[in-house]
Amino acid sequence: MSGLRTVSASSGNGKSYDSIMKILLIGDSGVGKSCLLVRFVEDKFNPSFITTIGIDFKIKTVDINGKKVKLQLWDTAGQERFRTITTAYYRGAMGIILVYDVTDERTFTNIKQWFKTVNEHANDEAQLLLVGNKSDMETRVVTADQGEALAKELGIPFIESSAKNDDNVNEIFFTLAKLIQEKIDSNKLVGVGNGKEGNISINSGSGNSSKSNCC
Ligand SMILES: Nc1nc2c(ncn2[C@@H]2O[C@H](COP(=O)(O)OP(=O)(O)OP(=O)(O)O)[C@@H](O)[C@H]2O)c(=O)[nH]1
Repeated sequence: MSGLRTVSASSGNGKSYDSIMKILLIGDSGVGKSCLLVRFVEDKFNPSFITTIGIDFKIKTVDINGKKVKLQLWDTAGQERFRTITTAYYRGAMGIILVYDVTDERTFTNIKQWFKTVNEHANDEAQLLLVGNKSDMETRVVTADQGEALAKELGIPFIESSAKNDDNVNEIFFTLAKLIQEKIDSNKLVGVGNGKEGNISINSGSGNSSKSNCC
C-alpha cells in the first residue's frame, strides 16, 4: 500500500497552511458533483447542465479542529469515456466522495461499481463518503433509508444533500475533512498528491472554475 503524505508548508502565494487534503468527487454523469463543488467553494448554483470534460479542481482553505487545512477538491467527469483519465487520480486521494442522484435509481445502483473501482485504484486508507444529492426534488426514487442501508453495507458514512438548496453541502466537506484529519492524527494517512513527497502538482490559489479542464 502506498502511503499518503500530509504537507506542512507555505504555499507559493505566501499563505501558510497546516496541511493539504486531496479530495475527489466521483459518480455518474449528471448526479451533481460539479454543483456540489461550486456550491461549497463559490456558494452558487447553476441549473443548466454543462458536463465535465476529464477533470477539474477547486481549492478551499478551511479550519479543521483549529488547523488551517487546504482542500484540493478534484471534480471528475462522470462520463464513461473519461474513466481512464479519472481513475488515474484516485491513487493520491485522501478522501473520495461517491455521489448519486436520489431521483435516478441507476446512479444509485452504480455506486457499487464506483466503490469497486475505488478499491482497485485508491489508497486503502482513503476515507470514503456516500452522498445522495438532489434531496430537494419531489421526484425522488431512492429513499434516505436505502442510502443509509447501502452506506452501512459499504462501511462508509452517508449524507443526503441538495446543491440547489444548499442543504448539507458544507456538512459533506467538513465531515470528510474531519474524518481525514482523524486518520492523519492517528498516522494512518501520511501523504498527498501524486505520490510525490511534499510536491503538489497543481497551482495553489482559487482554482479553476472552468468545466473543460481536460488533462
Ligand atoms: N434539483 C437539483 N438539481 C441539481 C442539484 N445538483 C445538481 N443539479 C443539476 O443536475 C445537473 C447536473 O449537475 P452537474 O453538477 O453538472 O453534474 P455532474 O455530476 O458534475 O456531471 P458530469 O460533469 O457529467 O459528471 C445540472 O443541471 C444541475 O443544475 C441539486 O441538488 N438539485
